[in-house]
Formats: sequence, structure tokens, C-alpha cells
Amino acid sequence: MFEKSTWIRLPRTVRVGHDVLDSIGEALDDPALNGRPLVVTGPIPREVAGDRVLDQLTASGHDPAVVEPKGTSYSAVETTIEAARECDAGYLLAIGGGRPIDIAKMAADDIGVGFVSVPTAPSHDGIVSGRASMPDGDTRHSVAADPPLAVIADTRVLADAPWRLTTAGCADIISNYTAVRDWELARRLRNETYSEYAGALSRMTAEMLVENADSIKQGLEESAWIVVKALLSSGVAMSIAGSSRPASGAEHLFSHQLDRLADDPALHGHQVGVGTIVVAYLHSGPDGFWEDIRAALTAIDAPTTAAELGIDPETAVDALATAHRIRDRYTILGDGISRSAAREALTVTDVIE
Ligand SMILES: NC(=O)C1=CN([C@@H]2O[C@H](COP(=O)(O)OP(=O)(O)OC[C@H]3O[C@@H](n4cnc5c(N)ncnc54)[C@H](OP(=O)(O)O)[C@@H]3O)[C@@H](O)[C@H]2O)C=CC1
Ligand SMILES: O=C(CO)COP(=O)(O)O
Ligand SMILES: [Zn+2]
Repeated sequence: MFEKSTWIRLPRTVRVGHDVLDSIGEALDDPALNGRPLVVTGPIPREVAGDRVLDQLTASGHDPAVVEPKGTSYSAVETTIEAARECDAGYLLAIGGGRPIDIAKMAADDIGVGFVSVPTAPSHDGIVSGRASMPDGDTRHSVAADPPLAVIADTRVLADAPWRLTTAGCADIISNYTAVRDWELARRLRNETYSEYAGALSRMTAEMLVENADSIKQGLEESAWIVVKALLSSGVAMSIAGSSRPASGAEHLFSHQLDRLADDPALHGHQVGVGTIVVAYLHSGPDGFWEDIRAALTAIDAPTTAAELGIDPETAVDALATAHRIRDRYTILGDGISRSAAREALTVTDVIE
């Protein structure tokens, strides 16, 4: 039964492979990517890949301007919009991790120009998604934004990124297990619209990553290829769903609360990975799949405890007991679990001692 029409926005060009940065000019032949680009980046991505991209843009006659937005996500988006207006940007291009990609995605959407995503770390599944997260704003979860017109994912650069960034990306994929469970629960208990294709793609992406966990090794370009393909697939599932539902359930609510409550939050992927352990327990109890999730995270060298995240036990309990307040999204947390239940779940799963 067709309930509604839907826009499924996907990138027009996705290039993944060795040294693809050196052919970025070919990806920019899209008519929407004309005029002067504003490059949005951070100091480290600029160092590891930015100058190669700038050289390519200049060589293909694009005369790039550069901005390295600082401060909160919102101020960074404002800074980027101002810089884009000052240089009369024809399109935006982000080089970096999730933060510059989200800032550029949000700014491009606001201005109404095209956007190119050049990830330098396989650390999150926002590379192609039609979502932009503002982890330090009032709205902690992602909001709708147009996906990139083009993605240039250079596996050499991605393989050379710090291992903790790769394990964060893997954990963000493993979180799809509980995200899809929560989405199915919302369909059963709240008659929420559910996409079989987006749900199956998201779960399959997590399953394939876990099946390949033993071949994901530090510094190997083949490993970067596996992880970045999973991240792209998860982002496409979000675009098919028209929301982050396939990749964001109670485990993400837990992480977004940690972003608010913790003095020094950990990487997004690492936080959602630990959240997936305890949310799996809440879904299926002590004999359920929470130990499989923990084993999968251990296999890809991602954190499985609050201590490994650098988060104290009480903050983890607070985050889990109040995570339902982050957004109006039905999950296994329902209208909120008690502090004692949160402590019990975190303790049984060894997330806290
Ligand atoms: N929109 C979406 O659909 C999604 C968005 N997200 C968002 O993505 C963010 C998480 O992404 P994440 O990448 O972890 O966070 P960041 O973008 O903050 O990157 C983490 C750190 O890695 C550094 N870095 C990036 N590339 C390299 C490299 N090649 N070598 C060395 N260091 C590098 C960055 O440097 P520098 O500080 O210089 O940039 C930064 O210090 C969160 O804000 C999250 O909400 C997550 C999932 C989905
Ligand atoms: O991180 C995300 C998917 O991995 C986006 O999810 P949110 O909508 O919860 O921010
Ligand atoms: Zn995520």
C-alpha cells in the first residue's frame, strides 16, 4: 500500500579508490558544480589531503577559497555561509571527518548550492547521507540536508587515518543492529512508517562488516575499502528512509546525551558502539545478542566500556536514563527507563563496573 510519495536524494557521483584525489577534476564535471568552490576543512585534513585537493581544483580552473570554521557547529555553519557569500561560491567542498562534512552540508543546503564530500577518515556514516548532525547545538541529532552531489573517497588517505577513527566508523555501522530493531519496534507499537529496503540494507551493512571484521586491519587499503563501502551503504539506507532511522536508535540517543553531559565526549562512533551493547541488552535481555555486539566491537578494536570512552559511570547512568528526551523518536527506552534500570543494564553488560 503506497502511503506517500518520497524524495530519495542520492549523490550523482561516488568515486572510491586509490589516489582518486588526483582525479578530482573529473568528478567536478557536474553542471551544478560550477564557479568558485569554497573548501571547508579542519587543520589536520588540510594537512593530510587538503593541499592535494586544492592543487587539483586550481589545476582544473576552479580557483578555490578555503575556510576552517571554528567554534560550535552553529557558529561554524554561520562562518561558512558568510565565507561562501564573500567569495560568491558556486559550490562547497568539504575535506575531513564528520564535522567539516556536516558543516559544509548544512551550509550548502542553507545557501542552495551543490556540495562535494571528500572524507579523510572512515569514522562515520554521514559521508553520503542526506542528514547533517549538530552535536553541540540545541538539536543534538541530525537534521535533513541534501546529500553531496559528489563523493571522492581516497582509500590511501582513509587507510592512513588514525586507527581509532576507523574503529569509530566500524562501530557506527555496528550500531545499525539496534537502530533497525528500534525502528521495527516503533512500527509495531506506534505504527511508524518503516522501509523494508532501508531496514534490510542497514542490517545487511552491519552484518557484512562484522563478517569481514577479521580482515579489517590498520593501514591496509583493502580494509579502508571495506569500511568506507559500509559507511556509504549505511548513508544510502538513510537516504532511502528519508531519515536517520535505519542508522540511529536508542544507542544514538545515549551518545547524543553523552555529548551533552560528558566533560570530554569520545568519538561519535565509539560512543554509539558502547550504546549498542546496552541497548541490545534492553531489547533481548541477559541471554540476548548484547554479547555478540560486544564481541563484534572487540573484534574491530572498538571500545566496549564507559571507562574506555573516558566517561565516568554516573554520567553513563544519567545519559541512559535521560536519553529518551533527546528527540521524539520511539525506541526501546520508551518514555524513559529508571536510573536503577539504567545502572543494572550498564552493569550487567560490563559497560560500567
Ligand atoms: N550527518 C550524518 O549522517 C552523520 C554525522 N555524524 C557526525 O560526524 C561527527 C563524527 O565524525 P568524526 O570524524 O568522528 O569527527 P571529526 O570530524 O571531529 O573528526 C575527528 C578528528 O579526526 C581528525 N581527522 C580527520 N581526518 C583525519 C586524518 N586523515 N588523519 C588524522 N586525523 C584526522 C579531525 O581533525 P580536525 O579537527 O582538524 O578536523 C578531528 O580532530 C559527529 O559530529 C557526528 O554527529 C556521524 C554520523 C552520521
Ligand atoms: O549518526 C547518525 C547515523 O549514524 C545520525 O543519527 P542522528 O539522527 O541520531 O544524529
Ligand atoms: Zn552515527
